[in-house]
Amino acid sequence: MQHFDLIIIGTGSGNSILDERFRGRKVALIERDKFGGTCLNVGCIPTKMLVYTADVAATPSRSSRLGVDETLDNVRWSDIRDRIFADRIDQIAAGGRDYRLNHEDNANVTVFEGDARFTGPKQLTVAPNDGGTATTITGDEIVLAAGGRPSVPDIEGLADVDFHTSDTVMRLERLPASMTILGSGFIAAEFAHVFAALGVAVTLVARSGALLRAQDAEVSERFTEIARGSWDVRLNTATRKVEQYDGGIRLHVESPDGPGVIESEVLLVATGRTPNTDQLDVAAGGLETDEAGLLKVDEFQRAVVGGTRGENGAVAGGAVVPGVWALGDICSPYQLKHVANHEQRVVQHNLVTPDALVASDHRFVPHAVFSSPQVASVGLTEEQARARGLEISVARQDYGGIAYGWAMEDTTGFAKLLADKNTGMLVGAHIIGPQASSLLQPLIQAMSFGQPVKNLARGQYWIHPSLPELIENALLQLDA
Ligand SMILES: Cc1cc2nc3c(=O)[nH]c(=O)nc-3n(C[C@H](O)[C@H](O)[C@H](O)COP(=O)(O)OP(=O)(O)OC[C@H]3O[C@@H](n4cnc5c(N)ncnc54)[C@H](O)[C@@H]3O)c2cc1C
Ligand SMILES: NC(=O)c1ccc[n+]([C@@H]2O[C@H](COP(=O)([O-])OP(=O)(O)OC[C@H]3O[C@@H](n4cnc5c(N)ncnc54)[C@H](O)[C@@H]3O)[C@@H](O)[C@H]2O)c1
Repeated sequence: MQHFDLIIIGTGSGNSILDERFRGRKVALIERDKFGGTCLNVGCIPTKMLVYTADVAATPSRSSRLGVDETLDNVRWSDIRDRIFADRIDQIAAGGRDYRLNHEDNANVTVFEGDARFTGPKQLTVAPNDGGTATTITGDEIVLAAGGRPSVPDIEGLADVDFHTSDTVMRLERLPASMTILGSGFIAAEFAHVFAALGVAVTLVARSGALLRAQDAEVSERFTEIARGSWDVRLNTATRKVEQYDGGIRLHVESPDGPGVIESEVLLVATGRTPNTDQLDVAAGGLETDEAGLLKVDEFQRAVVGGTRGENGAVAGGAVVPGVWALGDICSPYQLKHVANHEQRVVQHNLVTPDALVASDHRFVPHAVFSSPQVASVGLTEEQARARGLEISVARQDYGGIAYGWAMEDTTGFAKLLADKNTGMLVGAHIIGPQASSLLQPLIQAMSFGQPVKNLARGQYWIHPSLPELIENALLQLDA
């Protein structure tokens, strides 16, 4: 049995822990798939490369309102796919692997390419990808950075058909004529835009009456309205049975209109993600998960047993499991790359500086949905702020009310800001429309650094006539 000072499971954000400060330690790095994890290989980066391409492909459909008539002549799917994967992503993943396996910087690092699972406290068995003999290893410290995977709902017949998830749909051999997307969250919204813009007839099947339901209600409502004008959106629709037929996949659904059938060439299942704690058998390692399967960690990213999850995402009141740490999707309810990276830096610091632990900062975690339109958000929704009994001022500024919005002829986008009247501080910001993710950043900054609304609005210049005037005008409406 080999013993290590440090074992890291997963090469997503976990791979960034190892720098020169770890050169004196004997390290095991375990990965069962491609180096770089979800974000690089099947997540943020390839999807956003596709979204940008889709934005360009969608331009002709929007240009005539400006008096410019354009046409989309052709979409070369295999060129798009290969530009993203063969020319970029796969090379970065291979480079990352080669660096850890062969570079002198990593002489202290043993890479295990295989599937790890706990066989005891601080003890793991790794079944190698090449089918060879499993190795058992132990470590003084273990970092779980093993992420999650697409969850597949228990629907009759689904397991027997050739459905896709976000792991596979970006590498399709050819563009299908039609695609059904099951789900109405982040992944469904982004891929509906991507494939519809590239010419695929997209049907989106949502269980509830709105898309992006976790957003502020006004944003979700506006997004749903716009989506219904762009894609075939089936709301309040339950999927009862799935089957393969000659032309593709058939869904038997039930909606307020009664039972029905949806047929398409390709089915994409986008119904959330499951943390990989079960596959790692964390219980055998003496570790505990919550009801969602997330590993329990405290604010310092230390594994704990017992305790309860607080509003900041960390578990309070648990007993620390010494030497076991976790970061990212395996323990984080946020499931976002910038959160995984933040937690990675916290774990890295705490491994190097055990006498001066730092806590993760989950106060103002933003997110963006890169669909059409974009949605970006930080802090509380109006519903959450009111439920907390906060005395809030609410501002709503349309893109159509600022000069750059006139230039864009935007008629649907808006920014909605919420401020606490008692503190003068922003408590939430929600934007739906072009460049929402970029427009949100100064508001994240203001909230993170405690800058009051009044100071933010009038303590600086706002470039005229730029898109950020959307934010300036919204701030000026706030009574806080
Ligand atoms: C389609 C899609 C789009 C996304 N877009 C965005 C976005 O735009 N912005 C954003 O912030 N977030 C986005 N995310 C979320 C983001 O990708 C994740 O939050 C982030 O990648 C999590 O990083 P991680 O290091 O925790 O886990 P991962 O990156 O998943 O890394 C875990 C690694 O552990 C390995 N592993 C797992 N189990 C084992 C085992 N038993 N043995 C050995 N190895 C194992 C896996 O192979 C994997 O390489 C997206 C996700 C998806 C699916
Ligand atoms: N831009 C980004 O930051 C980005 C992009 C993609 C994914 N992600 C991350 O990945 C995570 C997973 O994305 P996602 O879209 O799969 O999850 P999600 O939680 O955003 O949405 C899941 C959707 O599936 C639906 N659903 C669940 N079970 C169902 C069932 N049995 N039948 C029909 N519908 C069902 C839910 O109602 C919901 O609409 C997100 O939570 C997000 O954190 C982030």
